[in-house]
Amino acid sequence: MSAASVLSSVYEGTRESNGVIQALLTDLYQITMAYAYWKSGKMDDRAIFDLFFRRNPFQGEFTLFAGLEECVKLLQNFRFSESDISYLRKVLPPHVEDEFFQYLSNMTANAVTLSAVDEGTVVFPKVPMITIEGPLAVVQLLETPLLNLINYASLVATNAMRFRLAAGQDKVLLEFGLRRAQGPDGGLSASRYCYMGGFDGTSNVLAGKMFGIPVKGTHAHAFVTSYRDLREVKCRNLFRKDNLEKVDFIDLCLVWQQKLSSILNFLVDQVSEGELAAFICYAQAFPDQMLALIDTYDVIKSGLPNFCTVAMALHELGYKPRGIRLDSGDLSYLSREVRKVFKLVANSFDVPWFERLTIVASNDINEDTIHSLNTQGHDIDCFGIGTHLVTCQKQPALGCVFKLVEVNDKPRMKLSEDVEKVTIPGRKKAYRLYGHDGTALVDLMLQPSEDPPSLGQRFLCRHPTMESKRAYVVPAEVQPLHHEYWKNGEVIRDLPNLTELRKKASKSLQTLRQDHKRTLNPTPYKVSVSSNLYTFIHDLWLESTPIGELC
Ligand SMILES: Nc1ncnc2c1ncn2[C@@H]1O[C@H](COP(=O)(O)OP(=O)(O)OP(=O)(O)O)[C@@H](O)[C@H]1O
Ligand SMILES: O=P(O)(O)OC[C@H]1O[C@H](OP(=O)(O)OP(=O)(O)O)[C@H](O)[C@@H]1O
Ligand SMILES: O=C(O)c1cccnc1
Ligand SMILES: [Mg+2]
Repeated sequence: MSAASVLSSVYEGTRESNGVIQALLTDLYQITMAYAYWKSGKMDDRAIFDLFFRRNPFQGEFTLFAGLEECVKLLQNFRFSESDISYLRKVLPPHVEDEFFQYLSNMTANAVTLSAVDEGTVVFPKVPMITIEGPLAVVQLLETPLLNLINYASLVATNAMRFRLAAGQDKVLLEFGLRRAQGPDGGLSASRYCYMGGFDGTSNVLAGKMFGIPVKGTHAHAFVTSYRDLREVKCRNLFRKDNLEKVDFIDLCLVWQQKLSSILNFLVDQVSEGELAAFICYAQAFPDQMLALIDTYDVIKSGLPNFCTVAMALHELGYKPRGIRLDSGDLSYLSREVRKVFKLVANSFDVPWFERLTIVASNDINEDTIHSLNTQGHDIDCFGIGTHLVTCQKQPALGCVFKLVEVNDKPRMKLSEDVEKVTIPGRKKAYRLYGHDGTALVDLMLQPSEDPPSLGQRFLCRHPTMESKRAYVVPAEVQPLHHEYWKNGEVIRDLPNLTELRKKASKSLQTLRQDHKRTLNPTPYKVSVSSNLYTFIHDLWLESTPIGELC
């Protein structure tokens, strides 16, 4: 079944950017630091910062890199406007010198170079997703907006990818999260990056318009409960699809209700008349896209019989209904019961397509629910998922950081008691090494002067901090991970559109071994450094660590 079989429309959207993304979307301390850099004459020191995370989210072993296009656009539009400057004059203490505001008002990101992993690539801890080089004060100011743009985008895209892995390729996944998202902007980002992560559509109409995501939907319980009986169906008619003959659709439905009651074994006086009225009105409005929410009163005794009644009446007039949505109860059991009834109708009236009508399920579904439904067995074709997907309830933040690794060609290192938090100093090159079957074996960071591993040759890959952990790798393919996207004030590499990114993400995930992707205790993917880089890190580590004294 295809994504198009749920009520939908597709709009070829433009690639609009988010107006909130601007220079002032930063923490105050970036601006105070910029002033102090400026005062001490350090503002133009050549700095390199790495943006990376330390641990994959959701107890998984992979992360989907998302949000890069917005980062590049931030650099493109990076300016402090006159009104920004007047605001900053009010916020900063009065002694802040006028020339600093002059400096800010002339600031651009034209002297900044941004290199990054391609958006839509699966990435791993410690390997920089983005490396930014440029005047210290400018790059410092970029820390907060860049982290803001990457953290949630990559988190929610990864979450979506995990739902896709759980559901399987043959299910339709719809994002229904706008009402539960973290504000309007969170809702838009969720729709955009869930699509990148493998969802098929969104209920969010503005996201559809802005990003070209297919918009899809069914109807709510309110639509059903708003009708009490058939007298509320103001117009009784529907036109036959082929010859436009006017037919009393209510009468036709009541005929089908009688026919079906003995076959499906339901009592005509037990079904909700209001629900039948609602389905009839929805069918009149969308005769070829009828998808009914059937759990308002009782799925088996009322919702399902009412749906079949209206669906068969539609069929008699030449239309083809779409299916049903379940939004409560045991989704495994109910979906199988619904499918059985669809099969019975299909066989009884020789309408084979009836058996394959779409069953949509929603209601607080999370990744574990889908795994559990898979184990129990179910007949769901499409999952509508909101809260758990967009709020990333299982883990609400990714924890990307932005760390200074070099100033004026001198490496910098942030030490920590926690070995995981020690940064990898200096400019680095990164490669992904692949095996003969196309699976990714290891990510490898090297010093800039080093040659990458040669194809078919053994290369020693070392754990960045643990001495005993190392392995020889013989790569069948060596892929550079970083590319320059922004240099000398220009975008210098193509930014693929959302549909291309979605395909890229799916392909990138396919290069990962199955055991890295499993839900329970996945095998960590190896991230390593060359021997040279290992020695460099550890020498600098020793050099930077004060020697204690015991008295
Ligand atoms: N077969 C199943 N296995 C595991 N989880 C399920 C199964 N069926 C439904 N669920 C999940 O169980 C939870 C049931 O939630 P809840 O008790 O709030 O719903 P409900 O009582 O069915 O619906 P409502 O209160 O809206 O009438 C939901 O999170 C749903 O996704
Ligand atoms: O459950 P989610 O994954 O967030 O998916 C979105 C939910 O939003 C809708 O109803 P809503 O929850 O607003 O009301 P209801 O629970 O009373 O149906 C819909 O029926 C889903 O249940
Ligand atoms: O279209 C739907 O069925 C829908 C949309 C948003 C939230 N819940 C359901
Ligand atoms: Mg709900």
